[in-house]
Amino acid sequence: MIQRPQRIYLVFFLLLFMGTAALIAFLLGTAYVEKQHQAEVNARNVVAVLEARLEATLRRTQANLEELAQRTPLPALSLAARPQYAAAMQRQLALPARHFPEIVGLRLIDAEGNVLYASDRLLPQANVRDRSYFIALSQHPQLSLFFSEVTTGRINRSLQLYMAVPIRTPQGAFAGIAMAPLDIGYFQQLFDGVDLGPHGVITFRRSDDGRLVLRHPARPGTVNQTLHNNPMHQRVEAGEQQGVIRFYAAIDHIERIYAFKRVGDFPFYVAAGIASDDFLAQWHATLLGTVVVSLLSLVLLAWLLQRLRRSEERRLHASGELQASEDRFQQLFNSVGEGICGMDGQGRYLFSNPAARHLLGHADEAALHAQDLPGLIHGQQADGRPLPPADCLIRQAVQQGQTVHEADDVFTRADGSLLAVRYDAYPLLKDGKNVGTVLLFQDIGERKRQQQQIAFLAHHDALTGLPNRILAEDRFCQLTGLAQRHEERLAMLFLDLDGFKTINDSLGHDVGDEMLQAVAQRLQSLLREHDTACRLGGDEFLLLLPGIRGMGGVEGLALLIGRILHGLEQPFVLQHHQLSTSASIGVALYPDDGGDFTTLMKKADTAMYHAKDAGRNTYRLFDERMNVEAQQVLRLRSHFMAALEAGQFVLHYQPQVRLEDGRVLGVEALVRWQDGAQLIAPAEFIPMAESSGLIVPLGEWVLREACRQAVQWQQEHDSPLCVAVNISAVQFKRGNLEHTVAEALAHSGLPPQLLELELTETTLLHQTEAVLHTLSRLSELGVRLAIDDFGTGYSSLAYLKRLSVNKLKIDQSFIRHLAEDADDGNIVCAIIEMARKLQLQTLAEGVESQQIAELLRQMGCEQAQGYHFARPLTAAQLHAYLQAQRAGRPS
Ligand SMILES: Nc1nc2c(ncn2[C@@H]2O[C@H](COP(=O)(O)O[C@H]3[C@@H](O)[C@H](n4cnc5c(=O)[nH]c(N)nc54)O[C@@H]3COP(=O)(O)O)[C@@H](O)[C@H]2O)c(=O)[nH]1
Repeated sequence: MIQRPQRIYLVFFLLLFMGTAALIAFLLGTAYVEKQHQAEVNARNVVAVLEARLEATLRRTQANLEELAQRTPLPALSLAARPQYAAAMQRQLALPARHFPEIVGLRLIDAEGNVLYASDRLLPQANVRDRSYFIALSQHPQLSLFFSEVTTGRINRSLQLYMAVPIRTPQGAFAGIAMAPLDIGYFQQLFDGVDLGPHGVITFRRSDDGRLVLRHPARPGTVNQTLHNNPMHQRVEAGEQQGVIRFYAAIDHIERIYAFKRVGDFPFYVAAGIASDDFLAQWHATLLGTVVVSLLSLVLLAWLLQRLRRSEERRLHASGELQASEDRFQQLFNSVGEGICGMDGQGRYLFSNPAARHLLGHADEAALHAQDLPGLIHGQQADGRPLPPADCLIRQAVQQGQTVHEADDVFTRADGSLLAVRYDAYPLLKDGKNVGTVLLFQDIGERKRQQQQIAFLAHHDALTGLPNRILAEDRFCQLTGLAQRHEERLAMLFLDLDGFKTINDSLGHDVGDEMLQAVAQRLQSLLREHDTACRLGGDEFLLLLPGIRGMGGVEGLALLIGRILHGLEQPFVLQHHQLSTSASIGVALYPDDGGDFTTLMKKADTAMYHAKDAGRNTYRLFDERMNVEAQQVLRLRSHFMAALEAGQFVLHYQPQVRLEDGRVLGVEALVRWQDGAQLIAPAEFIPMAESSGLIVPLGEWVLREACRQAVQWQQEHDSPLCVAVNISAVQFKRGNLEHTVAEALAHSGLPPQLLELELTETTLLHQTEAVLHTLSRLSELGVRLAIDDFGTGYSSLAYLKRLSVNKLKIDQSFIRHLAEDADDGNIVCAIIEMARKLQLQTLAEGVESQQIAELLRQMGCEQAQGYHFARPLTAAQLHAYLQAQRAGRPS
């Protein structure tokens, strides 16, 4: 599709082209007509001159011949009289023949055709009876003049045209002829003097039959040729005396303009033809030149127009781009979130974008015009005091043409409120000259608030708002600096809530969070003004108490700690729950126990564990022995890891017996650490393994090994033996228990119903939905579940119903004194009864005597485990034990 500017150029170009072509055509046409007219005039002029000359020549010759005919005495016209008249007639003939060069000679011929007298040399006995003029004139008495065809003269062999007049007697009888041969060469010379161009032609013809007398230039074989269908001759034949005609000559196929004219009343006409190519040669050259120049001009014009069009297109494109750029700029200017204001060299308002007016609260832009902008928006400081004009960086930028980069300050809004901004000021340039200032600013109020928030969160605990460990360390440095200067002591208290996990797990995290917030508030209320309470995470707090010496040393500190412990003991009311808690506190002193934050915190932490061990809700001051113990624990931990990797753990198996018949139904797998010759009991490393998380890989190994061993027994003894494995609460929390169990079963090939997992009540109490889910998935696997140490925790009956538990293992603390303690008996009876109703199996742990075994059997307990039947045995020992039992003998 042609674009509009291109179309305009095309139309313009075509109009110009047509106009130029029309003008050239007109000029060339005019020139053509002019040339043709000129040629006609030339031809006419030539013909007129030639006709005049020819007519004069013929007329003169005719007059001479007629005079000769009249003067010639008739008697002289006989052969007989010739001698008599020869001399006189010779003189008479000689005179005119001498004066007229066109005449070859004059001759007198008698009625028999004998040439009697001649002005020139005469052939002897010449007779012209056969000549056309003699025949015509002798036979046609009415003829008074006759011209012959062009003939070659018999004497001088030149071309001649015989002109003859008759001599008649007074009675009209034919007596002879006076004749003059006209020299064609004479006429030829006449024609030769005329220049009609390279292809010009002059013809001299008879008007009756068109026979050619003379042609210039001569063309051999054409003389005496008649004409047929020649348009010029047709016009002569039609009686035209003279005229002009243009046609192609049949003889040479050249187009000419011919002017023709009859020669007086003689039977001749003369024609001058100028070839079109000759008279138009210049016109053709002009035409060619004009066409070439025109074409070149047109090409040049087209090129120029093309360039013009391109340049116009470029201009339009550039102008479009400029407009688009302008629009983009305007759009950007209007939509940018940053405020932009312009002012002149005196700081007077010039322009602003919508964001600037919005941020500054000026709805009406017209009201801003010519106002002093620095004074209007930058007249106040952040605290509300006036900003002296000398301190206004914007005014300085305006006055001194300076640039301001990223200055943070406040601007005054239209309603007088302050707006926190970051602004830049740049000189406003026009043609390289500074004509004012552009101010760019953005609202940084929100950013500032966020930065403050981030800064706060970086140093505070998000939940309680208390300083965090980073700020605690910072405060510690400040306080120890002060303590150094005043030779004071500083106490660092590591406080851990007692039983917080139970509250969190049983009542939910919302209540737990509220509890922590309440504890934080209470701690702050219990502390002195210059004390610092921080939250380290979870239920751990760190308290920094300076000025210990001033408060009476450790005794004073003990009083303060006592107040804190007492204060925390007071119930909290949270979400309709009245909750009680307590705290265990470890204390480390600066500079007594260390000079740096980390050392003191570790020591306070260690001391806190001792407070926990001491029964909780109390505090312990750090002493070096604690450190030694802590070191031992650390060493044990790394030792344990190495042992796990080295495969130093073994399983012992304690039989579980059916009380009814003493038959071994299963075994409990109990892990031991074979540390060289020393066999370490689980009570010494399981707590550490649980606290360090190492119980997870250890538990996996126990499961795999127990399953493997159970399969081996199955193969050795043909009867199924259930293996019970203890599962720690940590394994529930951190390990992928279902996966581990499924893998152990799959790897060993043990049927799931021969694996029993022993879970403590505490595990079930602390875990909630997650535990239920895991248990139901384990139950789906087909493994059995037993609750270990039953009776020591707080299992609710609802729990037992919901869980797919198969067995309750009654804790050995109830069994040990069963025979003597009635309470224990009642408890055990109640457990057995409850289990029966819930269709759960019962197993009594720690059965050490036959008496107790019998009592339990009577109470309805189904199974028992204890030293009475067997201590935990190695695999080999158990193998022997089982064989012995099968054989009916005690091992
Ligand atoms: N998570 C895991 N815990 C395990 C694993 N192996 C053991 N344990 C736990 O360690 C606790 C101590 O076990 P252990 O020292 O082996 O003591 C067991 C028995 O030897 C002991 N017992 C058995 N009968 C009697 C008895 O008649 N008198 C008496 N004084 N003690 C006896 O009781 C322990 C078995 O108790 P329980 O597990 O509750 O059935 C132990 O509590 C295990 O939980 C392990 O692989 N993973």
